[in-house]
Amino acid sequence: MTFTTKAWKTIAPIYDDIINMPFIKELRNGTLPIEKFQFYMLQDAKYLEHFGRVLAVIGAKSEDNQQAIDFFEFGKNALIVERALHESYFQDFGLAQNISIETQPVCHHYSHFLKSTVTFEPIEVALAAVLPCFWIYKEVGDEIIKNQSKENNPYQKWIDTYSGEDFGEGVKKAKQYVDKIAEETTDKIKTQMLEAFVKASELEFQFWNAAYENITWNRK
Ligand SMILES: Cc1ncc(C[n+]2csc(CCO)c2C)c(N)n1
Repeated sequence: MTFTTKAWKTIAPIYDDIINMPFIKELRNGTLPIEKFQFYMLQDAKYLEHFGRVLAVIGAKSEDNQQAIDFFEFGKNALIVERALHESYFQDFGLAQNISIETQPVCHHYSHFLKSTVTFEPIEVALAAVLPCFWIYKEVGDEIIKNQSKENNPYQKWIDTYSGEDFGEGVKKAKQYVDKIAEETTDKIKTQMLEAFVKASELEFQFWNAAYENITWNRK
């Protein structure tokens, strides 16, 4: 069994919870309260600043030049394509472009988990840690498109970004790199890869949940 097949089987219960969580259900039918989406967008803008750099470091550490090029490209896209999405959403939803955003606990943890993994763990583990960001978004995008119940969904742009062909191609490449590197590594590192994959998947759930439940540093 390939690493990615095993990894997806392992996170099946997490993915199931994601698909059934209120944030995703309400995003799909367009009823998600705007302030919850704003929380998500603002935190995601922060997350992407970190994530783009994490992908670039994976590129820098890649032995294979094509892998390096692809990860530089993913990193660049994280910063450029996603910024365009954010800018248009900031406009659509009346958010100021230049407000300073405080990174809230889940986004803080997820961003720094990825940064420390790419810095202190073997590259195999870092590759596995970033894969859920691609893969879960692709699956969620596709699932929403399949089961969409409302026309004129205010969140349509978001949905289209993650169910599009271009994005699908990137996800396929990322999965192939992870499977190739898993085949060439030790069992010990494969175990660490799986742990990182599961943790990142868990954090994808928590990221949306934090937006829905308004989880902040506020101590009250
Ligand atoms: C918390 C969080 N996780 C994943 C993504 C999705 N995503 C962001 S950048 C990128 C790859 C770009 O080349 C992908 C798939 C997100 N937006 N926010």
